[in-house]
Amino acid sequence: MTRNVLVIGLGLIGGSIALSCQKAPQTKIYGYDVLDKTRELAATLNIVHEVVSDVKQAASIADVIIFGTPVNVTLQWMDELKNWPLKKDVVITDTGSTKSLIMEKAKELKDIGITFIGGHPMAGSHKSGVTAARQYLFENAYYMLTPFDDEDGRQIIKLEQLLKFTLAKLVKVDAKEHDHMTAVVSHFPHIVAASLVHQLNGEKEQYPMTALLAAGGFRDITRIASSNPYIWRDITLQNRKELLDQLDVWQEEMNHVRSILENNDDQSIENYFAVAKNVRDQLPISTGAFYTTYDLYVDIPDYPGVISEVTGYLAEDNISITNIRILEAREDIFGILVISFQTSEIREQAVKCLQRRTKFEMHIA
Ligand SMILES: NC(=O)c1ccc[n+]([C@@H]2O[C@H](COP(=O)([O-])OP(=O)(O)OC[C@H]3O[C@@H](n4cnc5c(N)ncnc54)[C@H](O)[C@@H]3O)[C@@H](O)[C@H]2O)c1
Ligand SMILES: O=C(O)C(=O)CC1(C(=O)O)C=CC(O)C=C1
Repeated sequence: MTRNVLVIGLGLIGGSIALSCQKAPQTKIYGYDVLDKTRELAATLNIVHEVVSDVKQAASIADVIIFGTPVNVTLQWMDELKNWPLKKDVVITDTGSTKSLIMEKAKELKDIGITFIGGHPMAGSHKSGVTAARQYLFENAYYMLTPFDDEDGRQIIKLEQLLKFTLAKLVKVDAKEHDHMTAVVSHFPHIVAASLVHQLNGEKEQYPMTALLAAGGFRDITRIASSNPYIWRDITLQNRKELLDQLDVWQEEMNHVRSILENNDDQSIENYFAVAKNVRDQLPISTGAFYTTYDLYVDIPDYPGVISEVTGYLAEDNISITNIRILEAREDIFGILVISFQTSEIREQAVKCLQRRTKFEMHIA
């Protein structure tokens, strides 16, 4: 019997889950997104088996529904689907970065007999949208589920049997504990990254050269400041209380740093870095298959051999690529070749190399 899965929200996370769940046997993946352009791209890129525009109709035949939407949008959909004609034993889940408010709303669904099991894969990217979706995004990452304590075990197994195709490590956690832990390792760091960028921006009048000097260190610690602001607005608002607590902890930490600096306390300063290095070096940071890549979009004309021409030029300059794919390849229009590099410096070399040898238009997403 075919299992029907509906993914609502086909961006980075929804699209990636859809791609990995396509590997599940006898499973048909339907996908819906509010944006026409995203639905079109999802169809072109085969993100799902079938893109739908009537979400309610697709939900009525779904065995599993997965939300890949911003967390506040998910709350709205959860309200709306209370009135939908759903299958009796449908399992609904989400992928949102926050869980307490979502699970509070899930109680309302539970009261009318609808199963909702919260979900959150701990892998992602600062990139967003359907074109950033990757089949192996969640491989080896932790994927947290927040079922109610008295949830029907068969419903949990049904969801796990689908999500195992993400190749993630599925773990069950309490929703409140989830929000505390993710505030520490994910949400608060996003605020810190954004604040460092604001701090740099404050320099631009008096010391405009500062930005030019931002090298590996600044880039590494602020990568996540390039994330989608709408997604992070909703996460921050939903996890506001935990974030306010983290802000207190951080301010206390900064007061400590201030005092050892003011006291010129060389031993304490060295210790401060030594302890952090020791803890950081031993962190069991989960290794997803997704690493940061730097993409270059090259508009290529439609003639045979054009791809090997591009890769040939790069090879001649000894520039290695980590991935290559064609985004759009319809007759009579330019195709877009997306070439990924491991660092922005290598991508810069590639731009110069191709500018020297071709007239192709290029841009960086
Ligand atoms: N970005 C990450 O690293 C990451 C990691 C884990 C979990 N998450 C969570 O995953 C969810 C999706 O985030 P993302 O990074 O994929 O964002 P994204 O912007 O890439 O994708 C969100 C998608 O939802 C669609 N959408 C917005 N409103 C909609 C609506 N009303 N109906 C249907 N579709 C709608 C958007 O058009 C977009 O395609 C969020 O809840 C986020 O907290 C994000
Ligand atoms: O790697 C990134 O860019 C991410 O921000 C991924 C990240 C995180 O590690 O904070 C972001 C949000 C999540 O809900 C899970 C993972």
